Amino acid sequence: MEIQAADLARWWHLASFGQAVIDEQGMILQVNRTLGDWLGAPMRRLIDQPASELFTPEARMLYLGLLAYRVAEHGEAGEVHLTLRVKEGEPMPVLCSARLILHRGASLTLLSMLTIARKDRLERELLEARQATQRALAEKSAALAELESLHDTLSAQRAALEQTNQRLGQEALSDVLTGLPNRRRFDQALEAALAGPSATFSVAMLDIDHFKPVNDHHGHAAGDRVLQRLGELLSSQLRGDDLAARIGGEEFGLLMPAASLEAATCALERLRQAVEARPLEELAITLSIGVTQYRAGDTRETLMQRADDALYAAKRAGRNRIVSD
Ligand SMILES: Nc1nc2c(ncn2[C@@H]2O[C@H](COP(=O)(O)OP(=O)(O)OP(=O)(O)O)[C@@H](O)[C@H]2O)c(=O)[nH]1
Repeated sequence: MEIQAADLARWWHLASFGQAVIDEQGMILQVNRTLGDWLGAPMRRLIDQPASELFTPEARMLYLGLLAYRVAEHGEAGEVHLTLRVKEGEPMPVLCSARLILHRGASLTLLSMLTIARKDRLERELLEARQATQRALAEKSAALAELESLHDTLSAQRAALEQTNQRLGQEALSDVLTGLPNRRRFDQALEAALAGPSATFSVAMLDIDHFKPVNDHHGHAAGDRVLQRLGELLSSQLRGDDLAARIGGEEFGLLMPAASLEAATCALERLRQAVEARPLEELAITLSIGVTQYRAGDTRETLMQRADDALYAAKRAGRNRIVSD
């Protein structure tokens, strides 16, 4: 098949490239229809216009500074990303190549443009996706930081709560005035001793003699201080595993693990003598003490009852003494 020059001239307009021929002054000599269609302008309106006017102001700099410059220097330039100005439409991104053509003594430039709207859109979408990912990552780390700070606050609150619980627990088992274990703690310790493996332990009840006159003559506050001093004395005089508790009023209970009745009586006698020998708050104080040892079948009640009975026997017998049962 023979192809005529006229055919080629027609096909120049049908090319999927936008094409323009530019003279040495940078003015458009000819454009193909494809380019005219893209720009929404009749071909004749484009002719004799500066080629740089085809592009958006930003792309114009690139066209003149890079593409036109390279063509002038090297005779050709390839794949420069430019943007066409479209009449009443969105600017159109194109990939532009150009080459110098010598024509009848003149140096013309053949400009070919390939639309890259799809590539451009994909790149924009990719950029947007990347920015969205970065935003999501930033939000995630902010959320994580917030979570960590919440976790810290929660841990601190939990620790404070545990401390409060511990304090409350201790307070619930302590006597406020003397700081000694209270009746409830004493009962718990007694139950534990009864449930424990050792069949040898002793329990004592201890009461200040004639305490009422102390209060009556020296005041309730002085009475309180005597109780506090006695509490300190009990703590310092007794063995490490002995438990001294304030049972109520001026009455104290002692649990002496692993102590036979004889050993317990001996220790209590030393305590009685120590109290008798050392005035508390400059007041001479004596103690009456009832002591008993665990017997098979004992319960907390039977043990306490025997110790109590022994205490009252000591009172009846003239006070300032120990009665053992
Ligand atoms: N200051 C003070 N006094 C208390 C406290 N608890 C009880 N008492 C006092 O202890 C005294 C106990 O008196 P009584 O039960 O008559 O016994 P007592 O005077 O010690 O006489 P005997 O026990 O028979 O030797 C009362 O005056 C109570 O008010 C307290 O926490 N502080």
